[in-house]
Amino acid sequence: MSRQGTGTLYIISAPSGAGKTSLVKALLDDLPFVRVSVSHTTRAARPGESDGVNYHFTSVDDFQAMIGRGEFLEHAEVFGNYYGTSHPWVRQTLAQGHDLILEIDWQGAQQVRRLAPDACSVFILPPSTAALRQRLNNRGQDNGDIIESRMQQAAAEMSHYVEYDYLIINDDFNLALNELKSIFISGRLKQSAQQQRHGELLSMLLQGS
Ligand SMILES: Nc1ncnc2c1ncn2[C@@H]1O[C@H](COP(=O)(O)OP(=O)(O)OP(=O)(O)O)[C@@H](O)[C@H]1O
Ligand SMILES: Nc1nc2c(ncn2[C@@H]2O[C@H](COP(=O)(O)O)[C@@H](O)[C@H]2O)c(=O)[nH]1
Repeated sequence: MSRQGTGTLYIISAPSGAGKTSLVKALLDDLPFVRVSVSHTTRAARPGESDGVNYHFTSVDDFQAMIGRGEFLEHAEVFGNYYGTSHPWVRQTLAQGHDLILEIDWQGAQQVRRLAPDACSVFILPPSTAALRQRLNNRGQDNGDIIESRMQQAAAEMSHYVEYDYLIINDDFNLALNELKSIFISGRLKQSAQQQRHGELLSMLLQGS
């Protein structure tokens, strides 16, 4: 499932505010072979967010209908709202040969791993809980109650870091970005090398026939 065509599926999780969206955005600017999935969510759009760009903003009824039709690769309730990843879109993007990032929580990550055990997963940690709180405050997009509830759930999210293939501490942004980039570049190189070997094997077999 994660290697249809030539694309590899990546899962990136982090407590809210650790910086995963900012890191992914910067990564996409630098690595043209990578795409990010736009999730469906029932949460209200924040100021500056647009439908189809940040999320597909969806009513609870429509979200439940999509679950009923089996349209999600994974879905979960996070901070009192539903979030989910479109299965057809993931399938199509991987089949086109793009590497694909799912920015999802630990519950979604567990569901994806069951379906796609060779997906590569990365967990992003903040340097401290104080820094996490500061980032949520500085982002200036959620009210005090929402920030408090996200801080309360940060420890539960972070307790799942051991389930991931890689761990990055996002203290210095550029350092964290370079670490993330090297995971994707290594993955791409490994994939090309494997394909080349398969190609070489195939020509050997064909020459022998
Ligand atoms: N290394 C860093 N140092 C300081 N601030 C950072 C760093 N990385 C990201 N930030 C800032 O922290 C805030 C939260 O980042 P971001 O929105 O990317 O987090 P997130 O993990 O995607 O959160 P959510 O899960 O809620 O979407 C943003 O204002 C971002 O600019
Ligand atoms: N299981 C899923 N979790 C998702 C998905 N999209 C986002 N998320 C998680 O939600 C939180 C909160 O996001 P926010 O935009 O409201 O700040 C985020 O930290 C992600 O972990 C998804 O499709 N599936």
